[in-house]
Amino acid sequence: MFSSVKKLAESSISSVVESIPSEYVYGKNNSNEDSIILGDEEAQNTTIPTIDFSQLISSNPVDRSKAIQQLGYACSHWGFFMLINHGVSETLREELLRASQSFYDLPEEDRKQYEGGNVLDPIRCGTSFNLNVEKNLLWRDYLKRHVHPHFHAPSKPIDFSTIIETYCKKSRELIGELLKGISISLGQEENYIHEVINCESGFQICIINFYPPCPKPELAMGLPPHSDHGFLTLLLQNELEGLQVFHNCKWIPIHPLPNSFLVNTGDHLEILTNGKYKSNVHRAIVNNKGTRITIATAHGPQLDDTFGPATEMTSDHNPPSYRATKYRDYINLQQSNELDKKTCLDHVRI
Ligand SMILES: O=C(O)CCC(=O)C(=O)O
Ligand SMILES: [Fe+2]
Repeated sequence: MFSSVKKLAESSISSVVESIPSEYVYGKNNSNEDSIILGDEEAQNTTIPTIDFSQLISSNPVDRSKAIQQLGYACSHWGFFMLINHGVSETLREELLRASQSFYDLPEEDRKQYEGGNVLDPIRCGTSFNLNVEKNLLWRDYLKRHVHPHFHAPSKPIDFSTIIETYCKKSRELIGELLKGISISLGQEENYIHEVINCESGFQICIINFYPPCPKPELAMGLPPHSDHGFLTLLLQNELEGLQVFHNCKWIPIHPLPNSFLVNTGDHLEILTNGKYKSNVHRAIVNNKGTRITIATAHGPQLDDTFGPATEMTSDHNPPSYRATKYRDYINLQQSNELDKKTCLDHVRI
């Protein structure tokens, strides 16, 4: 078996035979409702919620309140939005994508030390999602690193660590502001979520997904339908598309605006709000044009916090719908099983 799908994609198996090994054929779990994909025209007519970050932090109360209203709508109806005018420079974004590519171009022995191990190791790379439990393999390699409150990065390539650290800090700032807007949209004061979750020392993980070109993209899957474990995930991608979000029983292909971020709600926002803002189900499909790289930063509570619905989000008429769980245990559960829609959240549902 290949230790990375990059290696497989570069080998003669895929380029000459123009097929993929049977273990990469993704067929199961495709129920009828999953297979409805909006065509290009229909998808273009679907308005993806877009949040203008500059308005969200505007000193003009009318602009800010409009942006907060849009944010609340995006969280309650989609669990997904595009973020524009966020202030992260194009240069940083390009450096990050270039450095990510360089990591995957390193000789195998430089990456080997981070392979295998436990699901909560601070630096971990590999292929697919979890080789110990998967029956089908995904067309995806990954590098996962814990970046906050403790920062971990591979020593190579040079500069990688500095670029990622700069980016992850920016990403925390953006998420911090989004959580303020979300707090207000929930009818609370702006620092409400920050205080409930102890935002400054929350856990942040950075995942670099690498999807090489696939000779039979319609047969393979990059990442199957899933929700993310944290509060919010910020996603940046190179020029190749592949993200689809599940909305109103249909898969919507996302065509991000240039230099935008994609943001989705995670299971812990659903838990915190007692189901008011549900986590979004999404997946990543692959293509035969080129390598797609995405960088996801997921933001959650502290690893050792035990977390359930916030008191203000529940009442006698709206009792807690989720059991309080230690975040570390929740991630462990999700990462130790096959990635499958919202099955992890189902474990804590009351
Ligand atoms: O690569 C993508 O488009 C999605 C990535 C993702 O969903 C994840 O890393 O959790
Ligand atoms: Fe995800």
